[in-house]
Amino acid sequence: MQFTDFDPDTVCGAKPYHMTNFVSGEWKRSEKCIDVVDPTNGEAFLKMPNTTMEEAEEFITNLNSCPKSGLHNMYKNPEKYNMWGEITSKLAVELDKPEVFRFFARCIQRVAPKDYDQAMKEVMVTRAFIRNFCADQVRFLARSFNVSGDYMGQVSTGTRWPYGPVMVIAPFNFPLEIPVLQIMGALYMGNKVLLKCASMTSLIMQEWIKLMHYCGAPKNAIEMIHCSGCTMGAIVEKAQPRMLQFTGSSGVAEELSRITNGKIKIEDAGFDWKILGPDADDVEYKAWCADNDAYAFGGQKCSAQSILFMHEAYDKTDFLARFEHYAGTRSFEELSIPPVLSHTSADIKAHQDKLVAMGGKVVFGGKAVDGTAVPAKYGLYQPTLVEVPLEQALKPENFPVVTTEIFGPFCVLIRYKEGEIDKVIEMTERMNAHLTAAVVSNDINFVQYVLGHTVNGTTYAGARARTTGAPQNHWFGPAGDPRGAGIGTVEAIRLVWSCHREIISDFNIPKGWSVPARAVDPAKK
Ligand SMILES: NC(=O)c1ccc[n+]([C@@H]2O[C@H](COP(=O)([O-])OP(=O)(O)OC[C@H]3O[C@@H](n4cnc5c(N)ncnc54)[C@H](O)[C@@H]3O)[C@@H](O)[C@H]2O)c1
Repeated sequence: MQFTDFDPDTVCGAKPYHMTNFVSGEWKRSEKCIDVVDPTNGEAFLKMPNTTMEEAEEFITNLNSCPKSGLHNMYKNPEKYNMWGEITSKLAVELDKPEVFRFFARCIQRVAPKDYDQAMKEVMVTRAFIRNFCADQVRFLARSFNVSGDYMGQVSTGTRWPYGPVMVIAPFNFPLEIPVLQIMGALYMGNKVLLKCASMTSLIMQEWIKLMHYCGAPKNAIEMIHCSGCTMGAIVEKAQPRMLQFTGSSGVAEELSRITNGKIKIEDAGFDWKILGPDADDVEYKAWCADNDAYAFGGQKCSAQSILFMHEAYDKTDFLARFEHYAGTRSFEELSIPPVLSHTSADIKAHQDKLVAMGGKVVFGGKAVDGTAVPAKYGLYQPTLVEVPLEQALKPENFPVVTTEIFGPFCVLIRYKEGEIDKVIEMTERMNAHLTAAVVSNDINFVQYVLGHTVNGTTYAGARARTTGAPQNHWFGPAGDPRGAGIGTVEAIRLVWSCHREIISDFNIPKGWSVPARAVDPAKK
């Protein structure tokens, strides 16, 4: 690969790769580094800079050298909109090359193990997004609108304005797609970006930034730091970016919200629900879809189906048997049961035991997968479905446990009877995370009732509804929180990466102008 010396096919414990920060226009090592292990066998195959606060000063100074008016806007360096359009066109050409496409899919597989199908789809979505912003599309993205004024010479213009110095903090699970879609949006809108990705997977964006440079990206627009989460927290506190876009868990989101005084846009935890409605047909498709939503990439998607509400009509079908069948086709060998990077198998089992203790039962799965070299700090668990009775789940002492996000191949099943949909809706109302949801039914009255009483940001409706998939062509993000971010679309970029600035042009003082008379209260005349 011309733009890099990294080879995802040969890197291993015997031949580790040294990662570098990108700062002040150069790739630099830090004084200390930490080992990143291959999640499939525990070999220390990457050396990641463990950047200290002292070393981080350079990043903070560089970030804050960017004014609030950004690197470009419609009055300053407007040619940069074209420049980013050109760079994006070149990136699209590169991603069309099979070897570059595969390079990124393989890089993803090495640090966030998923089967090739899942890894390839991540690159596909990234490529489709890139294709959407070639040529003039970047300047169209930042388009303004005009409203005529009260008299000749006056026009108001609603512009999209950059924030200037901004940060992106990204999670491990979509190590290419999430940060690429966010940083490119930030750069298109004229911001200067400091990027930090999850330590386990930040290699991927290092490689992407090399590709950006190869395609002509200026070296002052984005810097990348590899460091621990807690060092990054201290950097955020010290640098006080004008805007921070965070994607990750809700606890960290709340902490960052506090230290940025709310200058944050959040994509946080997903506890995503799916409701199977009263029309229990097309069971084969729905069972296949349920397996995919719950267990693809081992359930490590923020959009994964965490809880499945099943109408009693499905009891007369073989839906659960077919769901179990599809889950049973998964294996560690093809990485369709991949290592779980944020829970151990013991953590998952402990959570399962709590559900069983409240009257739940394991429908399928429920055991760790043994006999592999996956390090003990990661989990490896069978695709698991645990049924909990609705009445138990609604109890205040049980509800928080039932609705805890397990970022692994773990799904809760709740059966409900005809006439009990309001109890299901009560559960969705009491949840804190409102990311994705699915109302699986072609009963229009049922679907509209559920849609009308719920809030999730990305909601799929209809017999073919899913919870995962999140392509670039529709909005993806939570609802019901003013800090909620979006990703992927024109609207998402405009909302997250620019603010509204109204410029009222008023150029024409008429000849012979005189001071207007002041109005007086007619009652006092
Ligand atoms: N809503 C979405 O679009 C979306 C997408 C993907 C993942 N997620 C969520 O992300 C979580 C899994 O990802 P994760 O394990 O990488 O999340 P995480 O919160 O542990 O880490 C996310 C990022 O924050 C950094 N970080 C951790 N502590 C920090 C601190 N104190 N200050 C600054 N940065 C800090 C991490 O290094 C990482 O880069 C799940 O909860 C999942 O639902 C949400």
